[in-house]
Amino acid sequence: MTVQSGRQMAATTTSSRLDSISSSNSSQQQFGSTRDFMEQPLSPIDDGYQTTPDPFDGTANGLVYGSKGQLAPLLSWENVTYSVRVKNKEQSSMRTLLHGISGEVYPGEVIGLLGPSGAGKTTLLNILAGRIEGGVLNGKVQFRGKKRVPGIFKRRVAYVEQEDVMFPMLTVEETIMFAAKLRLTDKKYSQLQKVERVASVMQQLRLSHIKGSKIGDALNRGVSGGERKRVSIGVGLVTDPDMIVLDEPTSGLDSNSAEMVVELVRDITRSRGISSVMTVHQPNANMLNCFDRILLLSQGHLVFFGSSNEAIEYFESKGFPCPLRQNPADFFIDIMSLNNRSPHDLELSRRRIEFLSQSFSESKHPAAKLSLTYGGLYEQAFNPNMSVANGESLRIANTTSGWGTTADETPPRRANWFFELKTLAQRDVITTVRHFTFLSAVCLNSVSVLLLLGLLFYKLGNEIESIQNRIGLFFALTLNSTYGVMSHYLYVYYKSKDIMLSERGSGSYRMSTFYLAKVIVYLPFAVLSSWVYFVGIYFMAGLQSGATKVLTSLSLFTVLIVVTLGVTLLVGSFVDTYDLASVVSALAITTWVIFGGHLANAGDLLPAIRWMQFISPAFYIYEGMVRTEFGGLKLHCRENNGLCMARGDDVIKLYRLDQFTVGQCALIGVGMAILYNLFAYMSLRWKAKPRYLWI
Ligand SMILES: Nc1ncnc2c1ncn2[C@@H]1O[C@H](COP(=O)(O)OP(=O)(O)OP(=O)(O)O)[C@@H](O)[C@H]1O
Repeated sequence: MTVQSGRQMAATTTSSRLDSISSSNSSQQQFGSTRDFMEQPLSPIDDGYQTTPDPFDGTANGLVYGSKGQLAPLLSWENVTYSVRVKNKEQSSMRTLLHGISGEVYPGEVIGLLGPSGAGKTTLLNILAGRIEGGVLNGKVQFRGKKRVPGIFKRRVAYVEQEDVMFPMLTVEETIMFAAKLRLTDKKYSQLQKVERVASVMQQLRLSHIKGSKIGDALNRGVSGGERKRVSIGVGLVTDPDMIVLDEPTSGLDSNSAEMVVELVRDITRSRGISSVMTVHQPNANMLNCFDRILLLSQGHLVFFGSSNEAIEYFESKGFPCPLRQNPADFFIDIMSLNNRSPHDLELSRRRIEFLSQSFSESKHPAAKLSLTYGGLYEQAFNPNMSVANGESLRIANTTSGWGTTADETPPRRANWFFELKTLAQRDVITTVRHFTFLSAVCLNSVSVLLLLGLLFYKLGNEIESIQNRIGLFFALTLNSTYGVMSHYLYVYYKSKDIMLSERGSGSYRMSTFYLAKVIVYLPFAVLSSWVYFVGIYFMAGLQSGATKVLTSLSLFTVLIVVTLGVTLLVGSFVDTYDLASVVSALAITTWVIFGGHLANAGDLLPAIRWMQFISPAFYIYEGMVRTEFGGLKLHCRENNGLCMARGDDVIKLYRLDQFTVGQCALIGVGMAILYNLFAYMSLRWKAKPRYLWI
């Protein structure tokens, strides 16, 4: 495999650029303004343009393309067109974001997608990575000379998103290790191999010295932005991908960190014989030199695809020489950008872009003439019995790097279900116990509810007035516990759901293990923290102290916590945003409480709305707890008090809380817990299912 090194490329690019610039004595004026462009006879139908020598007439592209032509591209795309429906005030219409883009990337090659803002870089990147949703996608994308198989492809490609979505409370090493555990199968990799692989990735990405540092977030300081980006790359790299796709990996980084990230990607790409494609907003000259080839996009059109050195020659041949001392990347962006300063400037720049895209599609450049005949080439390159022309097969390149399994087309199997569940649960335990804000909120809630209700309902006694206090206490307990569980667990669930949605795209784990791990980890926290105040309040209030009474009330209360967690996860799974989910959960609590049997007498509700009582878990648990407490309770009637109920059972009847037995209440509660959790899991599966378009 012959791939120009960055250094070689840098030398060639710089010297050629300077040569071309020095041969152009008025370069600045030649392209500097759109007005100048307009004054030049440069329309696509202009004779002068048509006689301009094309640097890609078969002689200028010998070095890079000649040698690469003997290899097969890992990924190739032909005539990719993508449109979306846009709605304006009057009507909706289709808008084409990409117009027939073709290209390819070879093993060991780094491709930079460049273009002004809105050019379609991210759109193209997502299409190539198999991460585009919605719209209409046409064209052809081939992986190793064949149509992509989503199940295989998504595990062969590491996608590094622009936003680093990771657990802030995990360390660098833990973050990469969990990715390795979840995505490298036990059958293929031993625990030791995984540990070695994580260490190797950290070393390659220069993260070993900070392996114990937490990732951090806006609230908790952690690793720097550049380090965080390298961890994101490490998460993708540890799974041994054939290709790494990065969306704006340098955004938000200072120039040193940005350069380091791009250089590391280039080094890893070469040493492992993988392919890399990345979008970069405005690379400096050093970063530009890390790209073997650049794909220039403007307004969804391909303007150039080749090395940056060739790009300079090419644009010069079209009458756009790169000015002296200008960063070539800035120059490329300049000539590809729309100029909105005035309608006239806009029109000129639009014509310039049209001209450039048309020129490139008509040029003899290989990318402009790309046809997908790579299937045969691929077979040749990967057939160990057949050497490629330069005598170096890709299989050898990958084997010597110690990582590659490029020729292996069987999809990497998923981890064992139980191992996956255990790993996810471990990760949830660590992230939950290290979540200081969450734990503080849970503890504070338990202590404050204990003190507030414990003191408010302290020593209720058995006087007639205690009836109202007892009823009020159970109402307050139901309200506080449901509110506490919903508010606390909805928040942490959304945090990890965001990460799951990002990991889901690469098929990291099953939804069943993700959901079950949440229940396994959240439930003990929710139940134990609620028991603390329930038991405390129970004895502070002096409720019936027999073991059966205490255990029955505690069991009913526990069922309420389990149901509430189920409803929380249902809302969290179904509703897309946390903000909206907070409103929905508040509404759910209000409805529960209204129909819980305390505010309105259970028997007096209008038949049209009485059914709502029966879908409210609070109604059954409240009824069960009231029945347990008042069942067999002896109350002291005062003399001269005509309104006296000496038996707790009469109170149950008065409040019409005698529709179900305690056992039935508990059973219905358990049934609801199962049902709500089932709904939550199903809606998570439905909502989180990736709906990517494949061509
Ligand atoms: N789903 C969509 N519906 C409508 N318009 C879209 C959609 N996705 C992207 N666009 C539009 O398509 C154009 C290209 O978007 P894209 O994000 O690919 O550009 P970009 O080159 O990556 O820009 P930037 O560098 O600013 O991130 C933009 O004008 C964007 O507003």
